[in-house]
Amino acid sequence: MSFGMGVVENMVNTESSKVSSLSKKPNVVKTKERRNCALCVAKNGGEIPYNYDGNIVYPKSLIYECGPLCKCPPACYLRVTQRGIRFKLEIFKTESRDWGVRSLSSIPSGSFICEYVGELLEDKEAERRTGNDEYLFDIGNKYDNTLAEGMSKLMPGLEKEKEEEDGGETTGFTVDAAKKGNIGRFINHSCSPNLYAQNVLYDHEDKRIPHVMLFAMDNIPPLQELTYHYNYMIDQVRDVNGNIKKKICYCGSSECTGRLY
Ligand SMILES: C[S@@+](CC[C@H](N)C(=O)[O-])C[C@H]1O[C@@H](n2cnc3c(N)ncnc32)[C@H](O)[C@@H]1O
Repeated sequence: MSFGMGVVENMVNTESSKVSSLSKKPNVVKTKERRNCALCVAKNGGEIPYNYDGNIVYPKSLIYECGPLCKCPPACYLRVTQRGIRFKLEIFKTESRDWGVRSLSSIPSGSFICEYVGELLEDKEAERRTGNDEYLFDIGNKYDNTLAEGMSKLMPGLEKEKEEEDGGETTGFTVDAAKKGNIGRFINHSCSPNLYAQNVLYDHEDKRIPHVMLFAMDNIPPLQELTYHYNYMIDQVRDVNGNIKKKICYCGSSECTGRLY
């Protein structure tokens, strides 16, 4: 399903015309509303990446949602992840991976699950936390390539987007959920995951520090563990002494590669 510019115009117009027919006077702000939403749609390549149920239909390297400067209502189709968690999620004890997360109800494919929340660190600081790296999530530009490649593997048919030049920008960022976080910190890795991580911007414009939003990539039945692919590179994770660290993967998938890193 495709959403063009016209759909957004209609969507905002529908809201505006209701108000307009009640107030019976021109509304300058409404024109601005339309323009703002159209700008947000343009930033997404002219499409709304979500359907009317708020499920993602166009995974992208980066999704722009409407933000605080847009005058559209909270129900705008370009405000999904910022509305927060919709499903009743449960933290449960797994057999071999300590705590994990599952949903009490079924989840339709493309649904937003939760954000990976934590302390925002520059990579240099994250590297200093080498001995305590269980909850680190590498984000931003450096992550985009891996994300896009991962998504195209997981979602055949997804067009790889043209990467934007970032003018040699090298600062990378990491989210550390070790001390501060939400339920996202308990979601385990699987080699056959049912979630994937999507970069989203809505409350600022800095592409180096997008929100990391987890979405369902399948219809997920109730009580099935929620997992995403951590995308570690094998033999690239090192301890404080520079030695290669190895961690066995216990995801239990028939496609398991045997190691997390
Ligand atoms: C972000 S935490 C996930 C939640 C964690 N299970 C807990 O109880 O807090 C990541 C850590 O969970 C464990 N883990 C996650 N997925 C795993 C897997 N497939 N196999 C083995 N350990 C896993 C590893 O220790 C990993 O460093």
